Parts: sequence; structure tokens; C-alpha cells
Amino acid sequence: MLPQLSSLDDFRTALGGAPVQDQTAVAGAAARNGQLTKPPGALGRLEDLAIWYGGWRGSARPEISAPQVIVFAGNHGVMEQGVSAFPAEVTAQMVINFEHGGAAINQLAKLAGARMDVHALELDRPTADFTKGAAMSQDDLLAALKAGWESVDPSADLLVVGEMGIGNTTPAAALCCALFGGEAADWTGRGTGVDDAGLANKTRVVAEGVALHQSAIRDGLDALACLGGREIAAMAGAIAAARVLRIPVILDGFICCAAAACLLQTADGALDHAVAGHQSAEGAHAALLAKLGKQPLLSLGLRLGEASGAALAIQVLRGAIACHSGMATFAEAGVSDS
Ligand SMILES: O=C(O)c1ccc[n+]([C@@H]2O[C@H](COP(=O)([O-])O)[C@@H](O)[C@H]2O)c1
Ligand SMILES: Cc1cc2nc[nH]c2cc1C
Repeated sequence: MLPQLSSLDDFRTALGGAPVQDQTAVAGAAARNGQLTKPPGALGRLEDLAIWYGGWRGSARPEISAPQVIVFAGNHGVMEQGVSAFPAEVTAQMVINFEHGGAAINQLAKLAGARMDVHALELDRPTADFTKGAAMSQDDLLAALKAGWESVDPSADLLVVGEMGIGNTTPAAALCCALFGGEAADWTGRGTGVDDAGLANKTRVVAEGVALHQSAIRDGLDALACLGGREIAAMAGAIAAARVLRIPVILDGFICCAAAACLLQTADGALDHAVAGHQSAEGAHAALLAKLGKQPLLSLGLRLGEASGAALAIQVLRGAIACHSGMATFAEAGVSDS
């Protein structure tokens, strides 16, 4: 059951007290894996994936039958600083494209057999420019976290979250810099494709934002309010709800992983139910994945967002589960064991 959220502290408490994997299912899945008709370890990381997934679903022989893809959209006040190669109105235009089935994620979600939901978050009310003040009030942050929290279908057995938000690689970089340290340049990339002058400007904006807010940031939720965005907070809310509901999550690209980082910097173990779907072409994604302790399933040079890389990775997880749950054991098949 998902508790109601009345405050940010409710969120912290729910995340900190979330249930862990079912250890009986982990042991059962590991034992089954050891009996399947293949040399030990021959399915590589697929074997770990299947055991991990079974542990969260409470089954030694799990299935994926109800994956959910959710795309959150938000607009950013920091766009006033000229941080993107595209204009802010593209966010709302792409939401219409999602609703009409015309975006990349529509095709990939359909291919993965996933339900897809789109949540546009107050696109007419961008967050504040974080170089001037906090991006969001505490109330706005709570509303965005709740939008994500309440969007997760409790009967889903796999969750993929992604985003659409022109300008959002800037808050994502600022969140990483504030949470993990280093220089603004370490975390700032080209996003949709800014040129060298654009990248230098964007790096300055990230540095200014972090300098302004760093002293007010004690955990990931503080960072989200100061430097985040509504779609970033909503992704965090959805990933957290999935943790509480024991629904495994596949993380998408740089912005999705920045949202996830805010959870990890709020409660230990907050991302134990999550795997990294892919490594995006955004320069700092590899470093961010390393901070999260996650190895990507795919690395295809994608830098689209929209949950596209994670939706593709559903097929990899499906492959892992199909082998794990469908293969014969040595005894069943009459194949000689080593
Ligand atoms: O997922 C990623 O790693 C990723 C990397 C670069 C860009 N994006 C997408 O591009 C938009 C943000 O880029 P920008 O340049 O406007 O900050 C936003 O809609 C994201 O979905 C996404
Ligand atoms: C067209 C377009 C589609 C996107 N999807 C996610 N981010 C995007 C950014 C742009 C510019």
C-alpha cells in the first residue's frame, strides 16, 4: 500500500522505511538459475537481472506482464539564461505529439508491450530561474513529487520513467554538482546540442546556481527544491513509489538518473530496486551512473530522453526473465550436468 503524502517529511519517512527484496525469492531464483541448461554464468548479467527482478517481485520464477512507462513534462525558468538549443515551447508541442502517438517513446513503449502515460506538469508555470532563487517552493516540490508518486499503477510489475523538458539538462547538471561535488564543467553537457559558446554559458549558469544554493542543501529533496524541476521531482516521486510497492524500475538517461540521485542522497538503499537502462551520450551520464553504482544495460549513443533508452532495455530484461523462467533444468531436459 502506498501511504498518502502530506509533507516532504512523509516522503522521507516512506522512502527510508521502504521494504527490501524478498530474500526467500532471491534464494529460490538463485537456486533455479544454478539448475538451468547452460554452463554456470553463461547468460552473464542476464542471470543477475533475473534473480534481482524475482527478489523484488517475490517469485523464484517471475514474469513481466504489466510494464508501465510514464513520461513527465516540465518547463524551466532557467531557460531565461539561454541554456538550450531549442525553444521552451517544444515541451508542450512534444506532449501533444506523445498524446498523438508520434514520438519515439510511443513506438518503443508499444514494442515493449507497455502501458504508456504522459503527465504534463504546469507547463504554463515554469519553475523559477535557479540563479536568482529556489526553483520551487516546498509546496510546489511536494505537489510534483505527489504527481509522480500517484501516477504509478500499483498493479504494474515493471516501471520505466522518463521526461520531456526543454532546458532540463541544466538543472540535472546542477543537481549532480550540488549532490556529488566537483566542478560545474564536470557535470555540464550539450543536451539537445548547444555550441561551444552555449556550453560555456550553461556551465556558468550551473556554477552560479550551485554557489547560490549549496549551503541550503542537506539532502536530495532540498536539492530538488533549489535546483530541480517539476518533471525531475515527479520522476523521483514515481521511482520512490515503485520502491515502496516493490516494483522494479529501469532508469533512463541523464535527467532521469539525476532525479534518482536525489533519492539516493535522501535515503540509503532508495535505488536498490532500480537498474540503469542505458548510458546516454550526455557527457556526464557515465560519471553519474558511477556515483549511483549502476552499470548500464545498453550504450547506443541515445540522448533523447522520453524514457526511450529505458524502454528499449525492457526487451533485455524480458530476455533475462524469459530464459530464467522458461528454460528447462538439467534434470527436466535429461542433459548431463558438469
Ligand atoms: O536522456 C538524456 O540523457 C538526454 C540528454 C540530452 C537531452 N535530453 C532531452 O533533451 C531535452 C533537454 O535538453 P536541453 O538541451 O534542452 O537541456 C529534454 O527534453 C531531454 O529529454 C535527454
Ligand atoms: C524535438 C525534441 C524531442 C524531444 N524529446 C525529448 N527531448 C526532446 C527535445 C526535442 C528538441
